[in-house]
Amino acid sequence: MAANSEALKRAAAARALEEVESGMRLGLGTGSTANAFIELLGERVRGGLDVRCVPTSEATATLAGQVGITLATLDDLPELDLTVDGADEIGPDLALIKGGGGALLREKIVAAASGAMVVIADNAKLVGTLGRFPLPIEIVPFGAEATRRAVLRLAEAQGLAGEVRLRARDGHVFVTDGGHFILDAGFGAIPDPAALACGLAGIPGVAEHGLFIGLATKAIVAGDGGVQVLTRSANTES
Ligand SMILES: O=C(CO)[C@H](O)[C@H](O)COP(=O)(O)O
Repeated sequence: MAANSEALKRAAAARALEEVESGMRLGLGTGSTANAFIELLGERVRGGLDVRCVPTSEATATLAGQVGITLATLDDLPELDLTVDGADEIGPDLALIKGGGGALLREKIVAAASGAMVVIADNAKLVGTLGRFPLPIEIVPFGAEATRRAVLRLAEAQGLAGEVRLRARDGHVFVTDGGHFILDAGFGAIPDPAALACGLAGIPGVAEHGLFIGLATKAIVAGDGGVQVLTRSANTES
């Protein structure tokens, strides 16, 4: 099963490589599926493909450097042609939940600076309604508990319920590359992601949330039956 999942991630990553042209400025996502893309891209770069890439995390920067990809900062390249990234869930109209790997803030900044965002995933990530995966919310450490309670109040006001937990790893609070904490909000089904996104954006202390709405332009999803390419309907605002 796990081996199959790896093969599916690689199949989606390989199809995404077809979107890349020489001379492009690329955003590189974070996570195991993005890593599959980075490794394949590295092979092409070593073969002569000319791209300049902005990583969305320190982990991605390390891997990209190891496979020979030329890196730049978003300040060097403030406008990108294409970002390729994974997701934790892909819902209707390519609304996403991201941040399982804790890189959502940089991922969203990079995606928003890109002309296109291609999401790559295996088909286990496709959902009819977002929310099975706990929603990551990146928060400023100062006043973390007050921010957590504000998130709970917002959820209640929107008819959502569930635990909102401070993410920990190995007995320590998880700290993002930007020095923030992550709340994982297990609300279950999120019927109105746009309303929740809007509410979260209004809470002081929330640095960013993992709802990516109107950012992904295409999803490349691999399943046992092959690779499907989904595009966002034209009426979804970016
Ligand atoms: O949002 C992310 C990191 O912040 C990842 O894209 C997401 O967690 C998917 O990871 P994976 O490809 O390992 O399943």
